[in-house]
Amino acid sequence: MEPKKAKLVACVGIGCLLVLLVIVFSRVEPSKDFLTVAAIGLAVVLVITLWLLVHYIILNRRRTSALHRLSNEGQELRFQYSFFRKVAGLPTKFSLKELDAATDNFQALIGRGGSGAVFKGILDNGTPVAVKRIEGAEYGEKEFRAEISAIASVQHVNLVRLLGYCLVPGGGPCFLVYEFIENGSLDGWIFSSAREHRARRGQCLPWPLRYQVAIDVARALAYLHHDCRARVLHLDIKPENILLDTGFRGVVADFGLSKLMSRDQSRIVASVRGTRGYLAPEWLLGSGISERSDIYSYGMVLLELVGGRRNVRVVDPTADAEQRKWSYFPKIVMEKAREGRVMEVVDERLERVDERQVTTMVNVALWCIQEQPELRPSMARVFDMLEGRLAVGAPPETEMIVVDLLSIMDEDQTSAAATSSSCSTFGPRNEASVGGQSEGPHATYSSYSAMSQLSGR
Ligand SMILES: Nc1ncnc2c1ncn2[C@@H]1O[C@H](COP(=O)(O)OP(=O)(O)OP(=O)(O)O)[C@@H](O)[C@H]1O
Repeated sequence: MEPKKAKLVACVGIGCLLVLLVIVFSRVEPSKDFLTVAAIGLAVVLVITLWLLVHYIILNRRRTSALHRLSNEGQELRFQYSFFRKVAGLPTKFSLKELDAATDNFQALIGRGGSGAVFKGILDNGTPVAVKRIEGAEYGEKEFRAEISAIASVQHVNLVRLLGYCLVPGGGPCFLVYEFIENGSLDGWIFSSAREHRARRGQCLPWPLRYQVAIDVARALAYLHHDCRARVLHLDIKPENILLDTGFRGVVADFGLSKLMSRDQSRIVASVRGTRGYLAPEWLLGSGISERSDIYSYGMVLLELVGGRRNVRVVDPTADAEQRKWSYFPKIVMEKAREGRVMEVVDERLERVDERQVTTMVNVALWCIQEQPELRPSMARVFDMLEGRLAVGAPPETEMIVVDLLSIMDEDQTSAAATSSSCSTFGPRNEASVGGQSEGPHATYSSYSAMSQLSGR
């Protein structure tokens, strides 16, 4: 019997007992028979009531101890769960209040990207963090989930750690909480046009650190491509997404556009994503992408590390849009490398540059930016080449259809040329690359010739 029912029956029993007693004592002279019946009745009611009371007490005690045990087990489970989350490095769910407190009401802006603003903060336990507030409508829940699931499943010293996230119910903003990487992004250390670069009075990253960063990023990408259960494609490798820690080691960040690819797939079809200037030709040709598309973007970054300049730059910023000429650094590098004058493309601000390393880095970059994805070396090979364990042969001539020049054309032209796929993050992110100084005329192309080269394929 349930404790509630037992309690009810016990109350009814006690009530009957009281009624019987009232009847007995209200009689002036009760007969002997009446007294006998009343005594038996009283005894029966008393026994039943006592039995029910005892039953109730026992049941209640059992229920209390069961509840206690369950709550203990729950606590234990919760403890184990949070312990395993910590051990596995899974991100924590933060409340908006906690993030408000950590960032002092989103005061210290570190930077701004296509998807939102990044603020510095300090968690309760003293950990410095970078909190990314996602604002862009095109960075939807899908990208948010992609970033969390891709980065939560990978752990590497050269990949930024996602410490937590926050989703505000009712369609409010969402936040990603990363470990804070002290020295900001690579662009601020190599491009003189970057705001951060000017802020640190033109200090630029010395050659040995540039070479080290190239190795760090190669190691991180090799891990993503080869050592994870499902292959992780980053799909937005560029200097803005390479952060430098206190020791100026490279840390790859921003997994908002990443995709998982199973080991038995050789390529996948996806809508155009990534950043102008770093997009592999296969994106625009619609032939499917793979980890080789990351390798192309990586090659582009290597060239920018060597030259300390953007790969695509306007030669005559004052000319009309239609007359404007562009300088395409990869083409310049390829020609100089062929002539054996590779040192001429090195960032002029650099001192004590190791020529052997420059040659290696340039050759690796030229292999990585081959138009045919199959010709590009795997990231594991790239890593070995940079570390000197594998010889780098002379890269083959590549036609270098200047797909990147499409990036400097206006949005409408671009989307018309680049298949009908949606270009969610194909926004004007690289405008900083436009408006630099002149290069030699041999490396200039008009945007129209680039267009015709591409469409001629
Ligand atoms: N974990 C971090 N630690 C320190 N600084 C960071 C961190 N994450 C981002 N930043 C800074 O904030 C800037 C903006 O980052 P964010 O990832 O939003 O933009 P992005 O990569 O430039 O653009 P997009 O998101 O469009 O690719 C970075 O360039 C970097 O300087």
